[in-house]
Amino acid sequence: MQAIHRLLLRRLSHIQRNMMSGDRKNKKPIVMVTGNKNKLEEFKQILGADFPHEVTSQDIDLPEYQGEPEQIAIDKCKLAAEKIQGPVIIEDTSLCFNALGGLPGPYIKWFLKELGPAGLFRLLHGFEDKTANALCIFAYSAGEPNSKVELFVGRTPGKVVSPRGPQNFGWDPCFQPDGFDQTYAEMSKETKNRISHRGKAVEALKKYFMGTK
Ligand SMILES: O=c1[nH]c(=O)c2ncn([C@@H]3O[C@H](COP(=O)(O)OP(=O)(O)OP(=O)(O)O)[C@@H](O)[C@H]3O)c2[nH]1
Ligand SMILES: [Mg+2]
Repeated sequence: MQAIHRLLLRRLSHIQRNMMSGDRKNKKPIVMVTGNKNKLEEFKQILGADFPHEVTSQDIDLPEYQGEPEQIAIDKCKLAAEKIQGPVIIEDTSLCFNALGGLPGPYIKWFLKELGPAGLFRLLHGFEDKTANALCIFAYSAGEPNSKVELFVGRTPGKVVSPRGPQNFGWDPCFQPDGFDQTYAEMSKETKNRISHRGKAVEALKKYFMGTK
């Protein structure tokens, strides 16, 4: 009896595996459109190997839109889908300082470029409140002109500190997430990905594609 059971289970998982690889072959790959190699690397690490779609990437410099983060992600995703003519994922990241009413928010790229992590910390000189939120929004479109854009949001609260740790990714050295005494830059990639704004947003995206939303 147990032997039949085991045989049936083996057959079932074989059929499942074939269906999965069939799925992967029949579907167009989803293209992650980003000009930021650090983002792409983290995205791939968090996505893992069991994602049920083939995901490729293209380095296209999409415009930096203005407005609310959700609307920016929608506009960016629609433009990416138009350029790729197929399924796409994009991501937009904000760093929101509570003392500044949420700014720089989606404009953090330009603030970082001009001020660097040390300058971002100095921006809050004179404010007692150093708290901030790292916000990541992934947007997916199936790539048809009228496809609905799906959003996946991740937010990690923390505070802005004087930079500590390697300077190889953006504002990582000056953001210390709540509950940790290390900055994003000081912690291991595994720890950052587990608790980060991006980690949470990718987990939401994975749930959607794995059908357990
Ligand atoms: O220390 C960091 N840790 C992170 O986890 C992180 N994620 C994004 N960023 C930076 O924040 C700005 C977002 O702007 P952004 O979303 O428009 O990205 P981008 O223009 O670099 O790429 P993309 O828009 O082509 O995808 C850019 O300066 C990014 O380098 C991060 N910095
Ligand atoms: Mg950008």
